[in-house]
Amino acid sequence: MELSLIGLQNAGKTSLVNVVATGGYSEDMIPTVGFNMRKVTKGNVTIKLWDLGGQPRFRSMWERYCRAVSAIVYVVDAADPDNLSISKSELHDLLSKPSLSGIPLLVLGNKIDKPGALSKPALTEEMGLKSITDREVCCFMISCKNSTNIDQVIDWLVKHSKSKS
Ligand SMILES: Nc1nc2c(ncn2[C@@H]2O[C@H](COP(=O)(O)OP(=O)(O)OP(=O)(O)O)[C@@H](O)[C@H]2O)c(=O)[nH]1
Ligand SMILES: [Mg+2]
Repeated sequence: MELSLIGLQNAGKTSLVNVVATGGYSEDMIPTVGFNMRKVTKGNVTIKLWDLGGQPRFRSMWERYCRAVSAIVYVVDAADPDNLSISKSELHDLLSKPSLSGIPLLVLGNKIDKPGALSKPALTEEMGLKSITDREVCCFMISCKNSTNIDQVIDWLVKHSKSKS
């Protein structure tokens, strides 16, 4: 199966790939330029992950990398209130593309180890997730730093790869 990881710069997409693939975490990350592809094997499932750059200049290519995927994973920095409204509008913009209709969405509120991180109901509200009714939507609150709820993420990914193939 193929998955795309989307979200604003600094949300923690590359950190998530690392933690899912190897369990490793680093404070010292280089912003993703363009995209990276990583294959991760969990049990008997191999997942091809497209890890996209989140800076404004890379956002126009998000759609292209989401067209063929089994699910879209959208990562949000839950401890960065200043960027939530941009994150919300970028998400809703992406989902409005006809080419992506019906593709399941997993929204991850990351960095819950930080003080002041939003709760799941608050993030659901701020991101307008209840208004998305044309596809399956799921939301987990995670910390790549502390590996919180990463096993739930992996379970979701594996489940969605099985239902597709
Ligand atoms: N406290 C905390 N920091 C995190 C967590 N996850 C990622 N970070 C930090 O957030 C910063 C950005 O992480 P990246 O994984 O590079 O973010 P990205 O979404 O890939 O960014 P782009 O590639 O520019 O789109 C790094 O300094 C990470 O160490 C987390 O769960 N908790
Ligand atoms: Mg990155």
